[in-house]
Amino acid sequence: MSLLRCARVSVVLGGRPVVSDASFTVEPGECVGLIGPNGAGKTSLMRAIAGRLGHGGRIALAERDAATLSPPSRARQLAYLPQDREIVWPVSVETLVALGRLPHRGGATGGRLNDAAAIQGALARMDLTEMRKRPVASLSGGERARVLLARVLAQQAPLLLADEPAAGLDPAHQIALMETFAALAGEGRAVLVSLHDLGLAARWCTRLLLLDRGRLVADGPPATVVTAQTLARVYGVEADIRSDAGGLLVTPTGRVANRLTPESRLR
Ligand SMILES: Nc1ncnc2c1ncn2[C@@H]1O[C@H](COP(=O)(O)OP(=O)(O)OP(=O)(O)O)[C@@H](O)[C@H]1O
Repeated sequence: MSLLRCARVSVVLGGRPVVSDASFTVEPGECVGLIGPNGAGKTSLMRAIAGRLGHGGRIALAERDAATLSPPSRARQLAYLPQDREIVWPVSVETLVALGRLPHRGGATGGRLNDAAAIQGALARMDLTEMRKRPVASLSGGERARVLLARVLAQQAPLLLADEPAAGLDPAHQIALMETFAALAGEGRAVLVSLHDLGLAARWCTRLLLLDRGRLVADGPPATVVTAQTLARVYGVEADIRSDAGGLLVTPTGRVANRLTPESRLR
């Protein structure tokens, strides 16, 4: 059973197609990286999947038409971390993370114990246990990002959608984040994560989807998607690409000389 099935998903914004005919599935056990240059349509696609943006085509969550799901049923199936990191509530770290449990309220008895375990587990995974009593407003940007991640982890949905969760995190916490995603996949859940850091995407994701001007132009294991030719064509960069026992190592090293502009590529 696929956790996510997108069939010819399209999004139009301001009268312009920003996602065109995206078709793919995400299976349990996958950590899928969504990559592509600025404006490629990554956020728009994720917002459509999360039910926050109108779209064409069909989206199914665990083989059920997403359009027919109530908000709580959708939230039990899919946890979404938006790119926007603003936190307006004057609450503690622990209280904010506990909000991730809201879709589970009213469930079976023993819910509170499950809630406590899910909240403590999410805090620990994001290295927040010691700061759980602190007001969120007093945290640094990267610490807040980890709190918002902990909230979606506490939701314990089978599918996690995270839009640029690594932005603003230091290297140790970036790696811890990707280890967490790999662990969730290892538990039979799935992650769809947009990333600008090609090194993180290529090393940690089991599969990559590459968007270029709204179109899905590559879908496969990192080694088949992140090639010198693709990076030059889509991103206009040269890169050092190697592999070791831990996977691919990708470091962009410079811009391709005389890169064609998107406008001239269309001619
Ligand atoms: N409200 C809007 N009205 C018109 N165009 C929009 C609107 N929101 C986004 N766009 C355009 O849609 C395109 C896709 O944007 P989107 O945010 O999905 O890209 P992205 O791949 O997530 O980019 P980034 O890597 O910069 O975050 C961009 O060209 C953007 O300018």
